[in-house]
Amino acid sequence: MPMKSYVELLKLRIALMIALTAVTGYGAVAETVEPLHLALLVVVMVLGSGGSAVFNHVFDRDIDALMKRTRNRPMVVGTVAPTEALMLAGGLTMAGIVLAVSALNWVVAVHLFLGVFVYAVIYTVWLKRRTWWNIVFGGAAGSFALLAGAAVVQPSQWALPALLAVTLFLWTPSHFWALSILLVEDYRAANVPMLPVVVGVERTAWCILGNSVLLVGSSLVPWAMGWLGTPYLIGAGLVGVLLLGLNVKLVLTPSRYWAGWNFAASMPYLLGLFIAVFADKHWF
Ligand code: HEM
Ligand SMILES: CC(C)=CCC/C(C)=C/CC/C(C)=C/COP(=O)(O)OP(=O)(O)O
Repeated sequence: MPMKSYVELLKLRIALMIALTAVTGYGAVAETVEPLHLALLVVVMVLGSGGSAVFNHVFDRDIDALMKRTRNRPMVVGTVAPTEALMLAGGLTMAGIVLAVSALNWVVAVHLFLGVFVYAVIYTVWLKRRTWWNIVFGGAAGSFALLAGAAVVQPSQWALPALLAVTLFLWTPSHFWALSILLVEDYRAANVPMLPVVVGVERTAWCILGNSVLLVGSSLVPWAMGWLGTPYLIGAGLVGVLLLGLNVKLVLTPSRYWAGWNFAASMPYLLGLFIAVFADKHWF
């Protein structure tokens, strides 16, 4: 299989963001940073995320063939045989879980497995083709990535990671619904009930804004609880205002242009939040 196909099948850019999410969970509870633990955590998360992404490619190859964005993917064009891809998915996932248990701890392995299960089974197999709630619950996969990172340090220290996991859960709809506006015709053609296919673009824009109000509100709870300080409040508040501002623009002008900006901004928002956590815990 060509290397390009591996990168595409593993959705490596997303896997690296998932790993960064786990690193943030680690940074939220670690008093001192252990580079070896961080390296192992990144490897474990890329293996698990990649394994679930490969499974997603195999399972979704029928609908991917119907969408412009995905119809040239390896599983659609036949670069890779489904059995070969499924073996890769299983091998990557098992490698991630075994490494997590042997080099880190079993709680990390459980969160990794749950993240893989939520994405590959709950989202991909069960919800994605059935309901617009698909990505609301599918987003829990990313929350488990953050909890896995925190568990590397101290599995019993779960309060702050749990709050941040809720924020990540609330981040996913704002992240993906903006993209789904751009891709609404693709999803309509593939008969995938993403929110804008079901309720239209304007109502989706309002849903993004409403969800982002909850998202930004939840991001401020760690400060309100006194578990993170002013540096975090400033960072989370700043990226929150920027995201909400873009959400309002999308409500006022529900266009592909503003949907694109909202989707593009969802990653820097999350990155900004992660930096605010690290800055508060380790740099001030
Ligand atoms: C089930 C929940 C999620 C859904 C349905 C979703 C959906 C998507 C889709 C369809 C794309 C475009 C992929 C492409 O065409 O390349 C995307 C891109 C992206 N997603 Fe999400 N996402 C979800 C959760 C997450 C999470 C939890 C993270 C990280 C914490 C994340 C990070 C990213 C990144 C970094 C990109 C851009 C990568 C690229 O351009 O290939 N996503 N997302
Ligand atoms: C702890 C752990 C390993 C968690 C895994 C988290 C994970 C891999 C989340 C992936 C989210 C994502 C990009 C979904 C898109 O699927 P899609 O089928 O809607 O996207 P597509 O149409 O581009 O294939």
